[in-house]
Amino acid sequence: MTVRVGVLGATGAVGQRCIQLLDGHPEFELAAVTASEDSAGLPYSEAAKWRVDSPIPSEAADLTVRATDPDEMPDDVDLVFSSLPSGVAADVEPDFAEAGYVLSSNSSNDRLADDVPLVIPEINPGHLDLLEVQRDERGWDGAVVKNPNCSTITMVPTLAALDQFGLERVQVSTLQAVSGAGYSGVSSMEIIDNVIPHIGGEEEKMETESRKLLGTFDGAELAHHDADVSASCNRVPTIDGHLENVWAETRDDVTEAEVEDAFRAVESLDLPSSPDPLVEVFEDPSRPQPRLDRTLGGGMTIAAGGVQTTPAGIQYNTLAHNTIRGAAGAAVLNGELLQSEGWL
Ligand SMILES: NC(=O)C1=CN([C@@H]2O[C@H](COP(=O)(O)OP(=O)(O)OC[C@H]3O[C@@H](n4cnc5c(N)ncnc54)[C@H](OP(=O)(O)O)[C@@H]3O)[C@@H](O)[C@H]2O)C=CC1
Ligand SMILES: N[C@@H](CC(=O)OP(=O)(O)O)C(=O)O
Repeated sequence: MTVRVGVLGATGAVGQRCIQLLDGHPEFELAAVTASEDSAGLPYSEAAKWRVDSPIPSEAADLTVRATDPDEMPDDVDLVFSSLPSGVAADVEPDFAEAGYVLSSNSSNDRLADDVPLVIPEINPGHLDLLEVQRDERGWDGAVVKNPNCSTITMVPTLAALDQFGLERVQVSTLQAVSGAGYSGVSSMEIIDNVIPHIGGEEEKMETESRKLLGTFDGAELAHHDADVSASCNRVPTIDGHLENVWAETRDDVTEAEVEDAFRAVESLDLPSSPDPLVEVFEDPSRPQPRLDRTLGGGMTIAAGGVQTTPAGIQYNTLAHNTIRGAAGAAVLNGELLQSEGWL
């Protein structure tokens, strides 16, 4: 069955990635694109300043951009991807859900809400059942599912693998690509020949979202994981791909080989966008690197390497493509999970 989909914020950096990933998708057919009032009424090819590294898909180019309003959405759209600025999303996503649309959203608003599933399909697919609580509490026919922040999603699959040894404490330092700030987010004069040791709100997102993702849902309430997570976030002059240095302390003693085996054992899913393997483990301690490894698995693979045991815990490096696995690809994969679990 083909699912007709819409993209909110389709002209933006993440929206364009979403349009790229939907081109030729085996289950989803693009039916509608929206943006701000400035873009509404224009052909998508004119409204979107196309900056993705493949030609603009013809199925999108000729669509007329709609205003971001549920009344403007075709009735036969089954699934809506949202990549709006979070302030805008906070206003309009509930309107879409109330109007009966199921949303897979990138935006950071409501990621920590008690009745909003925050999902990485290979890690916590069961949290999707929180939608029953959401529909009961909000009276929606539609629904809202979130994918996590791009830096959070880069480290959580490996932390989930370590949890079998009793995950107690995590410290992480990030090296985040400029695309994470959006096309005009960081000026060239700020970032060339430089590193900026602060990204507003990012550290708190990594610390809180990771504990929700690793938490346990009992069918009624979601208990967040009790590990201490502490993050330090840095912007570096790479284009795409967030690299992270992680130190994790576990209850049990573990060897480097056990850690690598645990990473390799994280299972992918039988969904079109889930890569196999999910976690690619490098023996070469100089990998993964953003330029060399960010497109593994179509940008959906989590790469890890440099595993060593230290007095501060297990140390390793992890990398993911921030606008694919960290944003648009994560939303598309959540859409595939919603479809396979019968929520559409
Ligand atoms: N960049 C990244 O790596 C990641 C981004 N995200 C999140 O995804 C979301 C989008 O980010 P990004 O693509 O970088 O942002 P952009 O600024 O590039 O794009 C924003 C999109 O929203 C539209 N828009 C802006 N204001 C309004 C409005 N008032 N009403 C309707 N539509 C509006 C824009 O339309 P128009 O073109 O007409 O202005 C555009 O389509 C954000 O919430 C961000 O935090 C999540 C993870 C990673
Ligand atoms: N803050 C991230 C990108 C982002 O937009 O994150 P979020 O989805 O949590 O707003 C970065 O700078 O790389």
